Amino acid sequence: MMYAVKELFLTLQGEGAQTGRRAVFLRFAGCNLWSGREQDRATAVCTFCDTDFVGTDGPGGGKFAAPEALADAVAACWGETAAHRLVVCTGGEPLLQLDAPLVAALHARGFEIAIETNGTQVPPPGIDWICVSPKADAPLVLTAGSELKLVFPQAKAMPDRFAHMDFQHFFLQPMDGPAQAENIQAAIAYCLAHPQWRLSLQTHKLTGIP
Ligand SMILES: C[S@@+](CC[C@H](N)C(=O)[O-])C[C@H]1O[C@@H](n2cnc3c(N)ncnc32)[C@H](O)[C@@H]1O
Ligand SMILES: Nc1nc2[nH]cc(C(=O)O)c2c(=O)[nH]1
Ligand code: SF4
Ligand SMILES: [Mg+2]
Repeated sequence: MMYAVKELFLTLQGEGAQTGRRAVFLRFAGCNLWSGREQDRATAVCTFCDTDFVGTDGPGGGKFAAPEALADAVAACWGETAAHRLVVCTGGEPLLQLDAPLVAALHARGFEIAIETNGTQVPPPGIDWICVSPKADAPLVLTAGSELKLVFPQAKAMPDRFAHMDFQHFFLQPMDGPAQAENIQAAIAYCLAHPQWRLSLQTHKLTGIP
């Protein structure tokens, strides 16, 4: 397996239940719900993406020919500390590339492995933290995990469709974009009326870290 990585960086997890935790972000290139080209955005399944995941030209990005080489790059990005190692695999859609050999290579270097996924692909076994973020009417195959983090509001994916699923945490994350201020207010109102759901703000954007 050749891995195409957009970027690799050290930061704090900005979203969800692990907010504030030191993590290496491994951003894979490519997604199954949008090409990443602006001219295709309006006709994509997922139309509100806030991320550039095209190509392998970001900081720490590149093509990695073997799982050991990519896991070594993740470990180098983390640094020497042995404890509390966390890698967040994201993208793009990480489950188009994350496979069992890479899971094993990351575990061998002491990492807890988290993913941010749109929930349309079956994961390899052994991932430690699964965050599913459903998109519009894209068919969901991952209906259990650690947290469900729904970008809100989405006309074709309102919270009641997911509330019965098998997740430890349920978050609404206001959609960033031109209507962000209204979306934050709408998410607050929803959480006040539906206590199963908590608010997830994108704290890295508030603080200006990556
Ligand atoms: C860029 S996605 C990559 C991972 C995966 N493809 C997914 O969609 O979950 C990372 C996270 O950012 C969220 N996200 C993307 N665009 C957003 C936006 N405009 N506002 C708020 N959250 C957004 C996604 O829902 C997901 O939870
Ligand atoms: N700090 C920080 N936290 C994040 N949590 C999820 C992110 C993502 O793009 O998947 C992200 C990101 O891009 N930066
Ligand atoms: S599924 Fe994730 S990576 Fe793909 S376009 Fe949507 S938010 Fe972006
Ligand atoms: Mg992001």
